[in-house]
Amino acid sequence: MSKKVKFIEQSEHSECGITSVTMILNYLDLKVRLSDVRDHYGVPKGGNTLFHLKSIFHDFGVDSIGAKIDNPTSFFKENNTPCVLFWDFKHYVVFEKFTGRKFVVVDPALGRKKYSIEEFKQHFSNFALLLNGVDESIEPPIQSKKQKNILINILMKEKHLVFSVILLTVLIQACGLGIPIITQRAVDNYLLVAKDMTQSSILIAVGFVFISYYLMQVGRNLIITKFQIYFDKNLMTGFMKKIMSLPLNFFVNRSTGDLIFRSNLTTYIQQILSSQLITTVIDIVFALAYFSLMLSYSVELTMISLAAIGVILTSSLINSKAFQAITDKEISTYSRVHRTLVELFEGMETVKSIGAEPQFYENWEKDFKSQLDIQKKKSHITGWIGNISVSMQFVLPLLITGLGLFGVSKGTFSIGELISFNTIALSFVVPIITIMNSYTQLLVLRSYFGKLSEILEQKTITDEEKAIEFDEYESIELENLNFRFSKFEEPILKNINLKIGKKEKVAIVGPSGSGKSTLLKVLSGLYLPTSGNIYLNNKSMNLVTSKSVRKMISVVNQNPSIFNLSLKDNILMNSSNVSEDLLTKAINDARVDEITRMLPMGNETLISEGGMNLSGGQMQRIAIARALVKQPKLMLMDEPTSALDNISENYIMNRVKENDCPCVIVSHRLNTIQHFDRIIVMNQGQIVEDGTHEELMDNQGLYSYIYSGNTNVDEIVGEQSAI
Ligand SMILES: Nc1ncnc2c1ncn2[C@@H]1O[C@H](COP(=O)(O)OP(=O)(O)OP(=O)(O)O)[C@@H](O)[C@H]1O
Repeated sequence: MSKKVKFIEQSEHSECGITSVTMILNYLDLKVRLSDVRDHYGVPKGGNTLFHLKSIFHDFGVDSIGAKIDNPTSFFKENNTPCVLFWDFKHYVVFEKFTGRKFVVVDPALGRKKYSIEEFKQHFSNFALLLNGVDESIEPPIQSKKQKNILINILMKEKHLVFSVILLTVLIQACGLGIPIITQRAVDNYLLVAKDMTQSSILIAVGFVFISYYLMQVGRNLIITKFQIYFDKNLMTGFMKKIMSLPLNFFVNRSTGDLIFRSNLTTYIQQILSSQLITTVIDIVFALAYFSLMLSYSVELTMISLAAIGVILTSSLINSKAFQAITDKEISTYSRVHRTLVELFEGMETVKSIGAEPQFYENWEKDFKSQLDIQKKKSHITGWIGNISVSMQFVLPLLITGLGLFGVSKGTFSIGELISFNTIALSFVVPIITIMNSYTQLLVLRSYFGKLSEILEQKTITDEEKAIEFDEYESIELENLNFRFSKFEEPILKNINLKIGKKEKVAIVGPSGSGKSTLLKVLSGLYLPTSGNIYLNNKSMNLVTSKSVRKMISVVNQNPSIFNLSLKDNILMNSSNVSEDLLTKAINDARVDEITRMLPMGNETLISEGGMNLSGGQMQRIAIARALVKQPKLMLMDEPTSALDNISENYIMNRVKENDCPCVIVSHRLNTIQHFDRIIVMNQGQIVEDGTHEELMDNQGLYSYIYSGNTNVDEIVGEQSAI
């Protein structure tokens, strides 16, 4: 059987290229994880070109060549080995093989798919990246560490729970083992039983067995529930802690739907684990015990039973494999449906205003249909394959009794032994089926866990690894700083050198897309620089605890989020011990008092989720009040007043200017920042001017050009280089 390309699902919209490359690298036994490739190379906003993919291959010592293929049928007949294909003029997939009638393609978005020659030709965009060979002497740029077994870690922390479940299950199973033996003894010695025991003593004995068995089952269920809650808490809290400690870079290109979907997987994992995994271990032991017992009764009948069990095993194995393949597909479709829904709900206003409902409906319907198809396929698999074992189990007693009667007539064994053998054989089948089911579930678990551990294993730097805390602000400095999202893209910030001292009021201006917001995010520590240094009070920012950074720096984002809390709580977020006077001052300085007066319950009024019951300008004012109330040592504001009227804007900006706190404001409204101590002009990721309004006007550079109302920035860009 030829080696298969293992499917890896892309997590972000534009990473089909690096996902395809990762699949091929793993196929070539250059084991590497997608998350590591993403961290190393980044994902450019428009995705990767074939040239990018070729250079990743090159780094790993894989020689590849781009080729135009006009006749795929004859080409792939000759070159039937995996390669990367350009697909639908916008996507990358992995070609696995050509069977002569079908093309097998592993699509990072959809999984393994077979296409007829016609279908393949419709999708294939005639360009491919073919592999020429691997130079094994080249050291791979990334060494993916072996996945830590997070599951085992969690299980080991609560050993006694796991042990109790195992013990009780063993006892319960032992009862199951004892009953057939007692039955056999009773049937074969029924005359003695009738003589020695009364009916009421039998009833008492049975009652005793009933109560013990019942209590053990209840105990086991209670412990399993405790274990489930413990496990869920551990996995989920681990997940949430990780999410909270991840840098902003992690979230920028990820879909909310996908993240929500992944967080929900913890529940499925917990269910599978607690219901299946522990009992599987015990089932294996008991299957062996039952098997030896069967052999001790009759080798012949055991062999007959084994033939039947062989059928059950084979069908279960096929069932498991088919199930796992379908589960991988199911996960990716569920996550896509989720993504579409979250995008729709989050962007409902835009969707409605541009009338994009049909497009969203169509996307949702497409994914939903494939979700239904998968469910249908799943029940077909269970129906056709899964029921073989059920039916075999059904006829097994008939088979054993029918053939066993010959043994009884020959005197090889007694009726009691036959009855007892029947019970044991049936008991033997139960753990065998559970083991097979668990195997299916474990394969599913692997798929689920893969999705989750991608997040759980992200590298984060916690405050424990940092030592410095500051109470006062001296300066913040960027030194030779570069920032980019992907190795294949031009840096978004290029060689930035900037120092902002005490009490300085600095404005950042420049054309759209010049990197102003990114610069602010780097200054605030939200984005980690690709290279270069950031110093806070002359100490590397890497050494300052994030708690201290957040306490010292207040940030007002371009699109601030308002949460489903009261107006007051929205302002006080993460600020403790705020006096009423301070709160009132922040509310007045940011002109939130005007909003308060309009609300039925004033500051205590509950704001709807996402600030739906507020205007854009009102949300900005709340965000400014939120920043002011913290009494920061440095304020970073990204177009904080873009949605405000001129009167409110002037009022708020004057309050900010009067405030002793140094601040950096990104603004497009040049008239409001004229009186700032410094104006920094950015263009194409570089600082091109730095000075006061008057100096910059005299300079006759980009600032004076924009200030004078010119719109064609390109005219002046060529003439001005970075400072
Ligand atoms: N998540 C991202 N992935 C890749 N590129 C990005 C991402 N976010 C922003 N960029 C790119 O970074 C560049 C700088 O963006 P930034 O938001 O910093 O510009 P800006 O000067 O603040 O623009 P504006 O004035 O329009 O707000 C832009 O070219 C933008 O396309």
